[in-house]
Amino acid sequence: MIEIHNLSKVYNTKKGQVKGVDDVSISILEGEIFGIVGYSGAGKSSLLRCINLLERPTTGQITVNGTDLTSLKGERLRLARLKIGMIFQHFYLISQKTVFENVSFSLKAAKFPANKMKERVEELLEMVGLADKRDVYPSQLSGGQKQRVAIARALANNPAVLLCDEATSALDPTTTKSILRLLKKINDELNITIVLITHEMNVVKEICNRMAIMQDGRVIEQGSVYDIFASPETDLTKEFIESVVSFDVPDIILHRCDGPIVKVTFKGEVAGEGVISDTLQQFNVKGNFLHGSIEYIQEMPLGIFIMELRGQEKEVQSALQYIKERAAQVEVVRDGL
Ligand SMILES: Nc1ncnc2c1ncn2[C@@H]1O[C@H](COP(=O)(O)OP(=O)(O)OP(=O)(O)O)[C@@H](O)[C@H]1O
Repeated sequence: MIEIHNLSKVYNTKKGQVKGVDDVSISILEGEIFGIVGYSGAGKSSLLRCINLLERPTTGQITVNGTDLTSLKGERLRLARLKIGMIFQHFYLISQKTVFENVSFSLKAAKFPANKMKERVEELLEMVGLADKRDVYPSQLSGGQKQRVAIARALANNPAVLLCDEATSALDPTTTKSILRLLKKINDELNITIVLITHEMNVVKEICNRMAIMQDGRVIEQGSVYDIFASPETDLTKEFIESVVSFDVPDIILHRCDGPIVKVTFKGEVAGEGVISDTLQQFNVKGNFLHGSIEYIQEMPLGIFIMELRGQEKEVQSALQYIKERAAQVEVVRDGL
């Protein structure tokens, strides 16, 4: 659906060249919600703006639905861009225009038939849950409502793709959830491919199917959100995951443990608790649970438990081996003292 090939974006500044995006390649599938995560300055906005050519890539290629956007100019580029909607952190509504006029503005720009305008705007406002706000000005709306207007405007010309630039970063957690639910509904009902950039891992965990992590302009890890949460490879990815799923065991608790401490990860339908209780029954070891949770990512369970295993070394090793054969992953966090 969206193919990003060896894309780089270099900015020429007074202090010299700055590489915003450095040789990035990503394939985004039709109908998926793809998240791009990174700290400030990682290159997320530069990459997103290259997808609809708001920024022209310095090198590389962007293909959307088989059309190489980088080869287009003028009217052909403008028409291709109509099929790529975009929303922003700060909404960018026109303050002198009502909600209705903000949405119809997009349709007028695309020469939408005037006699069908009212019906189309009302349909869009219904979709985003703002049918009763059509004659209100943006200053009379909450942040979440403003973002809903921006979403209606972005969907006006039936785009195939919706780009979201930190769309929930200015919103409180409850409003964030409601906007994410709306994006998911749009994705499900209209089959629009969504690409979102964010520095908040909970946003990705909530609605994305796949994701990429960016640092210094480069993609350092990409894959399904579930697999990345289950087996992060880089320290930065681990850091992002720990911002939503923390497995820190306080030092004072660790000092009280003298057996090996293991982190056991169970994926999907494997019943983690069952494997652990079997282990404790079959071997002469005691399990001291220090931390545990089952996260649901795309409605699939991911169980992570941290526990101390106590007993004679041979028994502990056999128990560990038994768990390893049944769990997705076992990591010895600390050897026995
Ligand atoms: N128009 C520009 N001119 C010069 N340098 C730029 C420009 N836009 C971005 N950069 C630089 O490119 C790098 C990537 O910035 P970018 O805004 O894409 O990152 P980001 O991950 O989106 O961060 P943020 O969330 O803070 O916007 C940074 O070093 C930034 O200073």
